[in-house]
Amino acid sequence: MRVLFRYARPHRLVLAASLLLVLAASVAGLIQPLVAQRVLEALADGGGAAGPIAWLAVLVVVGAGLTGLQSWWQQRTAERVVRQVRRDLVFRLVRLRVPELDRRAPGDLIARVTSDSTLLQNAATDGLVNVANGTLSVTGALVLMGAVHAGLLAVTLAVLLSVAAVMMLVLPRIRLAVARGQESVGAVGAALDRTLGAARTVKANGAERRETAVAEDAIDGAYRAGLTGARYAAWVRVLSGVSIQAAFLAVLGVGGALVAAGDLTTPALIAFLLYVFYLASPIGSLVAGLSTLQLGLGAVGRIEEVGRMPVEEDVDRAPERAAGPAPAVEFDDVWFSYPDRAPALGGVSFTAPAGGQTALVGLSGAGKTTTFALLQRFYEPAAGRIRIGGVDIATLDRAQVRRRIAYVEQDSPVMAGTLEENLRYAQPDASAEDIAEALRLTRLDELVARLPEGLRTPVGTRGVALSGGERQRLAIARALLRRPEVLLLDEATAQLDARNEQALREAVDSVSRRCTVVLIAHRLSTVTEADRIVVLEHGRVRAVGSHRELVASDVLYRELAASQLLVGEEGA
Ligand SMILES: Nc1ncnc2c1ncn2[C@@H]1O[C@H](COP(=O)(O)OP(=O)(O)OP(=O)(O)O)[C@@H](O)[C@H]1O
Repeated sequence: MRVLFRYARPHRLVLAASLLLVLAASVAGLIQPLVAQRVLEALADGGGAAGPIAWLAVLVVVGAGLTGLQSWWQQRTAERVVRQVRRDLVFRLVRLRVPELDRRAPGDLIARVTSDSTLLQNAATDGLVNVANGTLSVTGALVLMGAVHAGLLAVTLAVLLSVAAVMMLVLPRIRLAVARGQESVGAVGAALDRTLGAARTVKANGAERRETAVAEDAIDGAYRAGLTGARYAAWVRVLSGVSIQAAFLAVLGVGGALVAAGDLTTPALIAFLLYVFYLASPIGSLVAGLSTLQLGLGAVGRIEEVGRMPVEEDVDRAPERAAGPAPAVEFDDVWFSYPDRAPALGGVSFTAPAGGQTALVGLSGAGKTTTFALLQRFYEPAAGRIRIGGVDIATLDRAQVRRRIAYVEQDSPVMAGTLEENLRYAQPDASAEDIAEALRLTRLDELVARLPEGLRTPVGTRGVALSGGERQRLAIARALLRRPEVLLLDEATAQLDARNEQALREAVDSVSRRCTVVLIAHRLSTVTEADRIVVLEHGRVRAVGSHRELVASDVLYRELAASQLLVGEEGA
């Protein structure tokens, strides 16, 4: 409820005005029985009823007009609430910490923005207004009924309260069912994201049926939870209908007896019975409001959970200053483990001198990519220090660290959009000359010249309209446009043919005159010329040196080089 109020608070004036309108409409409704009583009394006295009937008409029209205005205000507020909820969610989701993103299914996170927020929207507006309106209108009607006849009021209250007690048992079950349903909707999103994200793998493995079954399980879960919720909602409706009918019969019985005994006039009984029927609407609104609140409360948990997920917050501390010339990158006894895993890095120390190329090599799983991830503060080391240009990156905020680095990932992701949009992603204000130079350096200029739409050519979802090599070169061109201090290339040349690899090596050579290049390569042919090669094994630095030195001194490196036919078995 606290969360609902938080989202409703900025709109409290409009919601209060909306409530006033509802109440005004209700008052118009409340007065109707009194006027009707006048009409009946006037007719019984044989007098003219034109005046009261005209009043009745005015009340009906005014009531309807106010209801329309109120509905518009309330819907508009509901839209604003959901917009705010979605904005808050998106703001946090794009800033989630990498370890959090590692363990969450994107589809489930998306469902919270698209689906859960809708339930909250109605609860924070319709739900609150309906409950407030229902409560006030019911109270108003009960007061007026008390004025007509206190004894009949007691009869009505006895009936209503016993039904309400049963209803209070049913309502929370709606919330539980909705929460379960929303979790299943999230699971549908997660399943679809997994399937569509690897659509070609699914088709190539003929796994459509299995993938469909996973999504269907989640869909069935949502269906079952939906049915449970609907069953309880139906019970609530039945109870609310029964409460009015039961109150009517009780009042008719007791009231009839009172009339027969001469303790009550017939017009008073009719007025009271009209109030009982009038109660149907505010009780309906109260019950609908309570149900909507339960729906919203079922979703609130999932929305609040996003609020508790850790996001990347920037520290506002003065960065440490470098004392004199320093290496471009320095790892100083760095330890790091992924959750529930053995250490991926166990005391890694190495430096990459400013300018020039440093290569990280080692068997698969040695910790090379992890080193890059720590350097960009995707994860925080458990111990040790990492410095860029002599400055401890823990004292810089993440944006500052990342501004100094350009990163070409192992699978060089390309985003949906045009070639130009992908290039400008790194540097939105890059000049046409800069773009042309980056294309030339990565030999993409030939491709662009061949394409009828040139740089405006769409690359398709995740760059499917490009070849693997083209995707990599595009990612490298993008990295070059950032004009970074340090360029990180992860397996950047793995998918290039010999001619393009040579071109790229030349590009990297010319880049390394502008900035420090740190690269990971399995193909040692790409790093034989590197100024410094760091050999990693099981999360530790095993050896450091030039290609020549390492071939002479390190068995693992020699084996790697031999397996790639760079040297003979005996290191010749
Ligand atoms: N997000 C993650 N969560 C848990 N464990 C991880 C994660 N990423 C990597 N690892 C594990 O950490 C270890 C180091 O992985 P890393 O990706 O750094 O190796 P690598 O040297 O880059 O390997 P490759 O050359 O195959 O890319 C591996 O054992 C890997 O299974």
